[in-house]
Order: sequence, then C-alpha cells, then structure tokens
Amino acid sequence: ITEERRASIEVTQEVLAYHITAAEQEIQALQEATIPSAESLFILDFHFSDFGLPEDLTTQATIRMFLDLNLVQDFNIDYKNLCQWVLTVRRGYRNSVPYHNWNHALSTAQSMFAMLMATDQFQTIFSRLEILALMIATLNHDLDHRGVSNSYIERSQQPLAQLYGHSSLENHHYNLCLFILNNTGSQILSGLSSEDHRAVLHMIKRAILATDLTVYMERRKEFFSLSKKSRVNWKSEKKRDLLRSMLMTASDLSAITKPWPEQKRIANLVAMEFFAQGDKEREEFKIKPIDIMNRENSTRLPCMQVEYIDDICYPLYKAVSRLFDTCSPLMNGCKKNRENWLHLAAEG
Ligand SMILES: CCCOc1ccc(S(=O)(=O)N2CCN(C)CC2)cc1-c1nc(CC)cc(=O)[nH]1
Repeated sequence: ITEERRASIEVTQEVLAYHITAAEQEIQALQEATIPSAESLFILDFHFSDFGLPEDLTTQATIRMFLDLNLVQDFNIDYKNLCQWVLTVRRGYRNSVPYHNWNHALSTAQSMFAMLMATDQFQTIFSRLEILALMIATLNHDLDHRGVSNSYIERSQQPLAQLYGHSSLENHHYNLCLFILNNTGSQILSGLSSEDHRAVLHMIKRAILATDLTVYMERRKEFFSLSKKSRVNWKSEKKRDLLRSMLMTASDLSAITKPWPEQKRIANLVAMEFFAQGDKEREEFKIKPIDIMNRENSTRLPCMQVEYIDDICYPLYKAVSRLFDTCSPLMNGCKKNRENWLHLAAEG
C-alpha cells in the first residue's frame, strides 16, 4: 500500500492510543484500592464467570492475577504503570461489540491463570518470562476487535487488510498491544533487560497470532501427536512455542467449557455478533452470508455448536488434558456442553 496510506493508518493508531489512555482519577482509584484475594474473586476456578462482576472488580481481578503469579516483583513492574496499563487495555476493547469485548479478554486471561496456577508442571516447563508473555498476550489478544472476522475485513478491503494481509485482525491486536506497552505511563516492561524485552515481545506476538483459528488448525496435528507420547521433552523452544500457542487457543475458546447457563449466555453473544456481520455482508456485499452468520439459521445454532465442539474444541481439550490432567475440567465441561447442545438440536 502507498506510504501515505500507511502513515494515515499509523496516525489512526496514535489517535486511538491517545483516546484509550486511562483517565488520571481512574488510575488513582485502582492504585489505592485494596485488591481482593484470588479466592474471594473465584479466579482460580475453571468454572469462573465474570458475569455480573462490576467493571472495577474486573480490573482488580487482573491486578490480582499479576500479583499472585509474582510477575510484579519478578519483573520490577511499577505498580502505578501496571494500573494504567490494565485500564488502558480495558479501554482498548469496544463495549459496543457483543462478544469480542473486555469481558472476553478477561475470561481468556483468567482461563490461562487457572491453568497455570493448577498445573505445577507449567511452573517448571515455562520460564517467568514465558508466563509474563502468556498473561499479557491473553489480555491483549483481541484488542479493538470490531465484531467481524478476518474474511469480512479482507473482503471489505478495510485499511487493516491493506496494512496486514492475512491474519489482519491478529496483527492489529498485536500492534495495539505494542502501542500500549510503549505508551508513557503504561510501560510495564521497562524493568526488563533489552534481551528479555526483545524475547518477551517476540513471544507475545507469536501468542497473539496463534489465536487466529486457521493458524491453530494448521499447527494442532503436531500437538496432538505430542500428546500421545508417554514423555515429552519440553526443553525444546519449538515444542514450548507450540504448547504456548495451543494454551492460547484453549484459553480463547474456554467459554465452551463453562457450566451450561454461562455457555448458553455466551453463545447468544457470539450469535449476535455473527448475525450482525451476516446482516452487514447482506447489505454491503449483496451476498447471502455463510451459514453461521445467517440469522435465518438461528434454529441450526445447536447443531452448529455440536460441530464447533467436535471439529475445533474437544480435540484440543482432550490433548491438553492428556498431557496435563489438572486441566481435565476444561475437557469435561466441553463434553458436558456437547450433550447439552445435542439435546437442544434433537428437540429441533
Ligand atoms: C453461537 C453461534 C454460532 O457459533 C458458531 C458456529 C459455527 C462455528 S464453526 O466451528 O463452524 N466455525 C468456526 C470457525 N469459523 C471460521 C467458521 C465457523 C463456530 C461457532 C462458535 N464460535 C465461537 C468462537 C468465536 C464460539 C462459539 O460458541 N461458537
């Protein structure tokens, strides 16, 4: 694309970065708040739901995760910068989008937190830097999501498609993540050596790009065969990169593992977003939207969910549980929801 096109998109990102920087008194309030314990916030539970959690407690829960993973002291993170960073990341999400909003980001980060805290092996497999990268990546992985898929963006020739080509959304999410990390007042990585700083940014980028489902589908075969081995040598960076990517997807899709009332509620938000995109495609491109985005197919939603579980979700949770049995609640929750959706599909 032309230079001025690139420049104008960069300006848009600058303007966006300015608008999402948190307000001073908000930072003050979070900084002075007494952060509740992980137990009182239920953030150690695989069945955690942030439904009904007041906004200010969602940011406090995020701080609690960083504190309990010892990331604040391990990386000398300035506490005020951490507060500003969390509030700015939260503002980076669009609350006008039904599903891909701050609640999804928090839930994704909490699923990663629950897996890391439940599984002693992760404490030995992953370095402190890798754990920092996973927590930053889960919170930032859908920043500024517009509620439409890559294919829509690429088809509508939106600036993001011209700027990034494929995985356009995930590249945008990473670029905003980088913007916020470089923003004065939210530079939580300023205490890292330049070598650690470069390494953690590389891992954050890899982790955010891994949340593109097409990337997951390409790489999962190798992970599934790893999961059938009796022992895995996680010393290899390549294997750990693959594991980090798979755990990103397991966290990203974790709504499918939640107790039925929560899964039902979330699925309706996902459907709202998909159907809204379908409506846009119908009027903008005069095309019939694909099945899952076609509002007329809402009766087919239960069997779409069964397919989604069989094709995308369950195989992943089965492989993760085979390697790390402490994560089996995710597989069991997913299996239970398959029965729930199948029951609804049968009612028809
Ligand atoms: C609930 C409304 C219908 O929801 C779906 C319908 C179909 C499929 S799909 O597996 O066929 N497939 C996925 C990859 N796309 C590129 C093509 C379509 C997935 C979902 C779904 N996705 C998410 C993740 C956002 C969460 C969720 O609960 N359900």
